[in-house]
Amino acid sequence: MSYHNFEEYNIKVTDKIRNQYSNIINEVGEDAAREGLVKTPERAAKAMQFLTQGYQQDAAEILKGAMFKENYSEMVIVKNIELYSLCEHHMLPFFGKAHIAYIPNGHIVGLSKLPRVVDVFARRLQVQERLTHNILECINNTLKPQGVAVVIEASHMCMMMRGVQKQNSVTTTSGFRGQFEKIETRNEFLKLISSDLG
Ligand SMILES: Nc1nc2c(ncn2[C@@H]2O[C@H](COP(=O)(O)OP(=O)(O)OP(=O)(O)O)[C@@H](O)[C@H]2O)c(=O)[nH]1
Ligand SMILES: [Zn+2]
Repeated sequence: MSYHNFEEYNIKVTDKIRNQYSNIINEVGEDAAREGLVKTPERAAKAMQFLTQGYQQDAAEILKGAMFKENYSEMVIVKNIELYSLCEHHMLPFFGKAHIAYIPNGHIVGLSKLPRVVDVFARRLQVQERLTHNILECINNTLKPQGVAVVIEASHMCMMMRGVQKQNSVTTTSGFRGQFEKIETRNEFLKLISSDLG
């Protein structure tokens, strides 16, 4: 299931979350009944369901849906995949880019499925480290490639808007399996994702 428009939202769940948002709005000193805010709890309820829809989705099934037999065994890289997630500590966004590479082992995967896998795991309450591993393990266990690599670079709103209030820090996480555990292969990947031609 994925949410494309508001009609697809579960009415019971939306109602429950809407009531909670109404309470939050009143508790922070606003008036949830004032004109500009009347529809806000419902919008926020739907936005929250959109941002956490990954719990209803199966990333392995998405990959399995587009695996093709092919003897190509060079590195395949999809880089600069934009991602938006919610940190599980503050439920504030963290956002940035994912870079994914794999070396096929008899099967290639439809390219669009890699960003789809990123979205399935990003649309949950996450820490950047687990998000990185979720993507890595899903590709490794489903596609069973000769190797897989995932790098995520992200900025965390909980470190920008509040707390330590650092606007320019970027957190990088990475994971490597199979051939990418070898330093030359890993370095080739890291070089390609940092070049404009990669
Ligand atoms: N490792 C990791 N930490 C994260 C991530 N997102 C947020 N955090 C951190 O989670 C930590 C929670 O620490 P706490 O001390 O319990 O929370 P806090 O008092 O709000 O901390 P401050 O953010 O330092 O004000 C903070 O250091 C956040 O920066 C993430 O994806 N990975
Ligand atoms: Zn946070």
